[in-house]
Formats: sequence, C-alpha cells, structure tokens
Amino acid sequence: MLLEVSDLSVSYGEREIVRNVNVSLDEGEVLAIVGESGSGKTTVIRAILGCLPHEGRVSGGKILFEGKNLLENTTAEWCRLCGTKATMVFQDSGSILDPIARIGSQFIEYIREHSPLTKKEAARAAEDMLRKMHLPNTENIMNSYPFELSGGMRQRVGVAMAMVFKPRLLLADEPTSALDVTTQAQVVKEMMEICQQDKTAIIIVTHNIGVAAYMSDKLIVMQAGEIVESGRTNEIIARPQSVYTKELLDAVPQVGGKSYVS
Ligand SMILES: Nc1ncnc2c1ncn2[C@@H]1O[C@H](COP(=O)(O)OP(=O)(O)OP(=O)(O)O)[C@@H](O)[C@H]1O
Repeated sequence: MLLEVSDLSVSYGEREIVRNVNVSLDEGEVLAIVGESGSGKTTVIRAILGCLPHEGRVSGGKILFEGKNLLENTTAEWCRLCGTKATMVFQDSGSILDPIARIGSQFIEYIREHSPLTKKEAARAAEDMLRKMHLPNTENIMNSYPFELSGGMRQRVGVAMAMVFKPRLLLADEPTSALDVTTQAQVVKEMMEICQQDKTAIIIVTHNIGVAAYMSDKLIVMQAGEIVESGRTNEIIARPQSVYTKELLDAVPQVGGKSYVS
C-alpha cells in the first residue's frame, strides 16, 4: 500500500474540523474526494502533505506513506518528501508562480532546488514536461511571465512542475475548477496521461462529481468533516448508499436524458 491514512482527525485551534478519516491508496490509483464547501476536503489533503495552515494540527490518527508514519517526520524529512515524492497542484497555479519572474527561470530554480541537475539539464527537463502537458512552443512559454499565459496554460505549467520528479503521489486541490469546461477536460486528461505513464497515485479534491467519476478508481464523499461514503467509484455511482451522495448525484445536470457521470 502506498498511502494508508487511519482515523485522521484535524483541528484548527480547539475546533475539530475533520474526524476519523480513513484513506488507502495503491501505486497508480486515483482517489477523488467530493463534498460540499467546508466539508474538510482540503484540510485532509493538506494534512497528508504536512502543510496545514499555522493554526491547524493533526489531532489524531496515522498517515503511513510507503510504510512510514509521516507524522513522525522531521522538518528535513518533510522537505525531502514534498516537491519530489509527493507534490500538490492547486486551483490556480498562477497564484503560486512569482508574477515578476519568467516561467523558465522559476521552473529551472524549482528543479535545481530539489536535484543536482545543471541549469542546462534542468531547462531540458522543464521543456520536456511542458511538452508532455501539450503546451505549444515551449521556448516561448519558458520566456513568458505568468500573466502572459491563459489560465489553462498556467495550470498546465503547475501540473508540469508538480510532475517533473515523477512523484509517487499527486495531491490535486480543485485543479481545474477555475477553468472553462473544455479546458478542464483537456487538463484533466493530460494530467492523467502523465500520471499513468509514471504510475503516480492521485488524490483529487473536486466539487465536480462528473470529474470524479471520469478520473477516479475510488471515491470518498465527505460531509461536515466526516466520510459519509467510501468505496469503488463505479459502485458508488451505480448504487449510492448515503442520502447525501444521492443528493450530489441528483444534482448532476442531465443532457438529453443522460447524466454527466454515467
Ligand atoms: N486556517 C483555518 N483556520 C480555521 N478554520 C479553518 C481554516 N481553514 C479551514 N477552516 C475551516 O475548516 C473547515 C473545512 O475547510 P476546508 O477548506 O477543508 O473545506 P473544503 O471541503 O475543502 O471546502 P471548499 O470546497 O470550499 O474548499 C471549514 O469550516 C473552514 O471554515
């Protein structure tokens, strides 16, 4: 098992926000976490990657990654893990890119921070990844500032950076929800292609149960900090057990009598 989270609880200050969350993930598997706003989805993936906001802390449970309890990690061990073996893609990658530095210099610096590659080797690796994300004219992209790219292009750069070290685990927090529907589908498809090639496992947080159904092998449905349903995605979509999951599925738009999730 690549990742095994058991009985995870997370608190912000005195308030327990997430309770008794269990997650298990094998190499290359895709897990989607869905649920209403504020249900604790982001909190769960931030806890896994050790990047809760300052006032947040894991108040119970275990997070085993490759058999090691991450909660016992030293700061140096977190630094070695994050950005290489386990990485994250955010809703708007533009917001984590430095607005006044060219994409190329940021990407090269990121690669060199985490590896012994020379500048030239890092530049080649960066361009290779941009190409894998189907970005046209990569030399041009490397010379661009973030504001010169569209939202979809910036998001592709974010995924390219997150995947450059072939991580074992990619955590994606609403990676496409800021994009239009067509671009969402393309970015999700490209991200999945790269993950399948590298056997990277994914946990994707999404509001969009259609994206979850398309991408994931397993599904977790959260409500008010707890898991209300968990299992194989196709089984949950075909036979939802909880009232809340049924409501989420009923809310999916129908086109010509056909639901987006089927
Ligand atoms: N830094 C923080 N300090 C205090 N409470 C927080 C903090 N961040 C989140 N919370 C609270 O934790 C709860 C869960 O938030 P979280 O962002 O994990 O939910 P979510 O399901 O990802 O929501 P969304 O879909 O809107 O992103 C919310 O009630 C939120 O108000």
